[in-house]
Amino acid sequence: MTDFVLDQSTIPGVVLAGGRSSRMGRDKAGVTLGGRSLLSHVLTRLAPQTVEIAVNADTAVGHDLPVVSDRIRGKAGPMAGIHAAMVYGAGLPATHVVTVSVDCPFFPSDLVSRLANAVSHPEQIAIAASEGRSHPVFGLWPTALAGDLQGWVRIDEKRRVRDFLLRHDVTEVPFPLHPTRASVLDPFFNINTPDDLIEAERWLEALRT
Ligand SMILES: Nc1nc2c(ncn2[C@@H]2O[C@H](COP(=O)(O)OP(=O)(O)OP(=O)(O)O)[C@@H](O)[C@H]2O)c(=O)[nH]1
Ligand SMILES: [Mg+2]
Repeated sequence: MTDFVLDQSTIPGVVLAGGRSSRMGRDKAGVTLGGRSLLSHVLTRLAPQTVEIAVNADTAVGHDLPVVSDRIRGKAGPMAGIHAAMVYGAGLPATHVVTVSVDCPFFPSDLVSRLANAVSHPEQIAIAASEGRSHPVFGLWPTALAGDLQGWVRIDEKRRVRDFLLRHDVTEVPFPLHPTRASVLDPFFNINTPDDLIEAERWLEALRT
């Protein structure tokens, strides 16, 4: 048993949209699914779950949202975006920040509450998982880890999210598959390529009742 309770109503969110979108060939945030941008889909899911939202990107994204750019230079990968999210959260100030990926429009509507309920002490990281696979860009991060992350990026050339997690206490939170009219959808289905976008259109249709 633990006495630590994280108040979900204090948690800000950051949409990670700072990658190169090289497999898609154009910025994934602006790619259209069901007539709306992927960023718009993700914001609709995240807004009811968080107290404030920022977008991690290189340039303005519209939607009247603050943009937090990477402080770690050179497109260092998702950990650079997670670092920017931690710094943003720390500045609000908030003790924790949640991150989601812009290319994942069907993520769970109880993501933040389930991650927040899973942490048992203030320094613990919570990461989403489905079908036995973890999805470390969907995480709840103590903002106090920003300094450790910045130092790690300097010494770890590969900068894999999984390697950063090995340095810390992490709890994985499994999420169920989502039944649809067609078949069961992994809520962390993510869109990397034009073919994935076609598949996402089919899932969107299957989710409509
Ligand atoms: N800030 C930041 N975010 C990144 C970086 N690389 C990837 N991401 C984000 O991490 C998440 C997962 O990355 P990917 O699915 O590989 O997306 P991507 O790197 O834009 O796409 P590819 O170029 O096709 O690999 C996405 O939300 C990306 O926006 C980076 O260098 N900086
Ligand atoms: Mg990538």
